[in-house]
Amino acid sequence: MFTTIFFVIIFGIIYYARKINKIPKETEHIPYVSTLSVVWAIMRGKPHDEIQDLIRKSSKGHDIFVNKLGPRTYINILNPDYAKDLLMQSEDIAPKFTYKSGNPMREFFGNGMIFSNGDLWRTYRNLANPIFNLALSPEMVGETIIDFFAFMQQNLNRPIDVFEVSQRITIEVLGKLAFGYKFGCLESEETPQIIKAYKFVIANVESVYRLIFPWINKLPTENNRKFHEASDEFNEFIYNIIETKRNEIKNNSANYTNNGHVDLLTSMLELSKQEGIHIDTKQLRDEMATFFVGGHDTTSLSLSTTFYYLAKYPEIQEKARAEVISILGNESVIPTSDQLKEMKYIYAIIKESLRIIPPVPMINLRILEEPIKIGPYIIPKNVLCTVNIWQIHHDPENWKNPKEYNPERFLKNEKRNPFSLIPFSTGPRNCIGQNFSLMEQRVVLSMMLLKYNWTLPENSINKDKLILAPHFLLRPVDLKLIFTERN
Ligand code: HEM
Repeated sequence: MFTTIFFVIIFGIIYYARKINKIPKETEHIPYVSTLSVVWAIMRGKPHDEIQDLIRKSSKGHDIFVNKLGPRTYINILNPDYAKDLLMQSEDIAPKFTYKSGNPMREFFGNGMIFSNGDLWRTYRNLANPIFNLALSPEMVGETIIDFFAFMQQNLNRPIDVFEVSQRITIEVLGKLAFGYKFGCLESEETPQIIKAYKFVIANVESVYRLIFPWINKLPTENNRKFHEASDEFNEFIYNIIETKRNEIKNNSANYTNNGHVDLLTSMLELSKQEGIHIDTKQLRDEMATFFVGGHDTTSLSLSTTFYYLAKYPEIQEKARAEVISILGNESVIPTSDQLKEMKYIYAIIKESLRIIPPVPMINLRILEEPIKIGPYIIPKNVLCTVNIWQIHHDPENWKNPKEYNPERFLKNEKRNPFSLIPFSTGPRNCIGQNFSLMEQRVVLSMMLLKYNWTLPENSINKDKLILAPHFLLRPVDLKLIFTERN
């Protein structure tokens, strides 16, 4: 009896494993690649570049392949033309995949713009667009950097965590842009309580284990209790800001803090009022939570990448500083939009940082509503597709010595595929904050170059290469730099 039950269970498991691992007939014409070794490397916490090297090795030269994870079939795109074929599709044909309720991503971002689809997405993207279409003023970012200089007085001449301080800058800038709010990250060393709560929440939301096994979130553990408390605190903070803004609009006292421009939240509320669009408070919370993450965590990584490479290669730092001095002079000033446009080498540095370490290395999953053609392949309906931006940015066909940090490649008229550099994605679901982030990075970098020199400490664990933790959004591991004031 026992033996029979044992064999029935074993056969059941084998039958189920074969069934879920079977490649659907409609995708049999696309090369199949097993990514089990990649999943295993992610679960063991291997650095992100090693995971990407493993993806390249496992793909055996295929720039599009199918893989299976559980019952789902995935199409992975590693080639710029195929990326274009997917990303330029209309939003209705290749919408974003929606995570099930209970998944930490779904719980945190809700129906915010990054995961919503259809009319909901269109309505809120249109409401947010005007702020991002304005000529965004460098003044607002520059004022934050002046506050940052004061903060740095206590942090000079010793190793400091450059990602942590970059986050302080980008959180303050985002606060002004999104809500007209000052978090106080640059007022003292102590991290404001709301930012501590946010960091705890996001670390759990993007945990690989929680994404793969969402039931972990339901266990009655101490960590989960703290996670729910911190989420409530974060949500309450956002709801309070929404309430304040609604009242300001009702009383005609909207706070025009952003250099005469209104903040994103006020603008969305005012525009919806003018156009008679009902804005649901929960939906607004989801949008603001999305902007909070999208608006600062990505830019702080990109800034950290730039600080790192300029410390590693002092000759690039010197050349960049010389360009800034030739445009702004030697005194610490906030650059104007026209002066930013003149900074060609600074722009090349920022593009090279976004190429070598794209802060969003993989596009969020799309689920096809109808079959589409990607390169020579017909991809059937209901299949999940993703684009690997990192692989496209490291493709030797478009990038000579892709692992080498070389801003000069953007100053030569090298011919390359126009879709070979897509840190902000492309097509209808591209990054709404792209121009804002590029402006912000140019202001921060030019002002920092005028004020400081910076170097890598002798014993840095990042001496040879920048180590990145394998999260949903990339993060440097223990990246410390020493800043000294220029005379
Ligand atoms: C270096 C900085 C940034 C990078 C590399 C970046 C990258 C991206 C990428 C790749 C996407 C597409 C994601 C996907 O389809 O899966 C995206 C979307 C988005 N980003 Fe950014 N982003 C940056 C800065 C910002 C900023 C500053 C904001 C807002 C202030 C922002 C807000 C958003 C939003 C709301 C979306 C969703 C757009 C939609 O689906 O319509 N991002 N970003």
